[in-house]
Amino acid sequence: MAIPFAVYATIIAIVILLMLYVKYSHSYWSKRGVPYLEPTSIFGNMENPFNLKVGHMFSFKRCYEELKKRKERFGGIYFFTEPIFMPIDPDLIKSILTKDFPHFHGRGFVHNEKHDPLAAHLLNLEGEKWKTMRIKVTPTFTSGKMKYMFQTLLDCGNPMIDHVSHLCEKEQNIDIKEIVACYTTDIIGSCAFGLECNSFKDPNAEFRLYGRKEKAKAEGTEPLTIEEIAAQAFLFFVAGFETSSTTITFCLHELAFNQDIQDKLREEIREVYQKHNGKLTYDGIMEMKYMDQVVNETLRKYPPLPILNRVCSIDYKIPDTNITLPKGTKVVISNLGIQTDEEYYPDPMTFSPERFSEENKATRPNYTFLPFGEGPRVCIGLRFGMMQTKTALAMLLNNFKLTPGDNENYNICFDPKSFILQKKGKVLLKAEELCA
Ligand code: HEM
Repeated sequence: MAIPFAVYATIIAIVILLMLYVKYSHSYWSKRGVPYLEPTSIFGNMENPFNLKVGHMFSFKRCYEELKKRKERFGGIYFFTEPIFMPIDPDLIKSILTKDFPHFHGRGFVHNEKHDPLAAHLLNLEGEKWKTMRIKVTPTFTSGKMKYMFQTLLDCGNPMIDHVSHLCEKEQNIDIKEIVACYTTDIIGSCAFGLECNSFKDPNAEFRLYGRKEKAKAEGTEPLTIEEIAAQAFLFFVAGFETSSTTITFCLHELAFNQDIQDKLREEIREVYQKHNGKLTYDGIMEMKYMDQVVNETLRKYPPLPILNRVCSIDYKIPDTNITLPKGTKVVISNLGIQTDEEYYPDPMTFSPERFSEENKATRPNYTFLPFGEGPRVCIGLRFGMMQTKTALAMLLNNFKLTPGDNENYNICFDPKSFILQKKGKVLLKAEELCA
């Protein structure tokens, strides 16, 4: 049967309207006199979402590099048809994240509290609601509470050591990514939900299965309601589990390929164990200076959240310009771009913890190391994330020498679909048990 002319005409009209809409949307920055990157397709400056090769996080990094090459302080880009403002200059980044925070207190993540009460968590909330919740949740992460939770970290670390020890006997490649995910799942389960999850004894434990499923999708004194508690605990599970587990995994990957750094770190760990009567303590972890450098270098090269998001909530005049960003403008800061910028980190793909010695840190401008964000919305779990990462590394390296697994490549192929930076597939290492 012949297709009527009217159907053809409608299809052609829709395509033309769509093209006009894209063209109109992509003229946003030029109309405002903002330096911008020419969109390369209907997907703006992003990759074709139906054929992702490196992922959007690397598209943002590329935009950062392009604007930097042009010596711009900032620039406009397009996420599909949506205009995005990208600051490049660290002073402007500081203004957005900290100095002029009242203009940028939200992230612009759309959520519907009524239909999805679990979405009413810190990451999504804005304005007064966010401020109130932040004040209520902050006391969870004091150093006193941190010390109290430290025993849980050890309790969850011991089954991990037993498990790796068992695999060592069989001399097989071990999937460190899965092992570390079990460790962080058990910690979040214990600390946020008061549950003993047993991911090592039972790899199909409900909590671990839930973690895998998550991965697949991607007023002051008033007490918290049960819905609010549930939403924050849910966020801690999502934000705290994947970010820390990916950090530990990348760090072990680098240490397996950099035996000199691994040995130096083990030496420090063992000295501190000895000083504290052969035990791993909270104070001992805090004393490990080289450990701090190694973890920071990991977070530099592999920031688990490779971009920071903000939305402009009050019109904002960009300092030292006549340009005003209207309310509603989305802002993306590419911390992956900044942290691999040659100007701040020469030879950026080399893993070198020396970059984080006190002397070297002092040579860099502020706001060029942002793995936890900055300003009033900085990661609330920063200390907890660092603590669980360092505890796992200290326990593993005190007991095992780690080397790359069979056919494991140094250069990592990242999962292009994940908004958290992580390796596609397994991370295989070999472990050899060491004498105490
Ligand atoms: C290595 C581990 C971690 C990394 C790299 C990390 C990174 C980040 C980053 C980049 C942000 C956004 C900051 C910004 O927009 O300026 C953030 C926010 C947040 N993180 Fe983390 N995070 C880690 C661990 C954790 C843990 C363990 C928890 C909780 C148990 C946690 C809870 C949160 C929460 C609640 C927010 C939202 C804060 C707010 O909007 O007020 N994070 N994190």
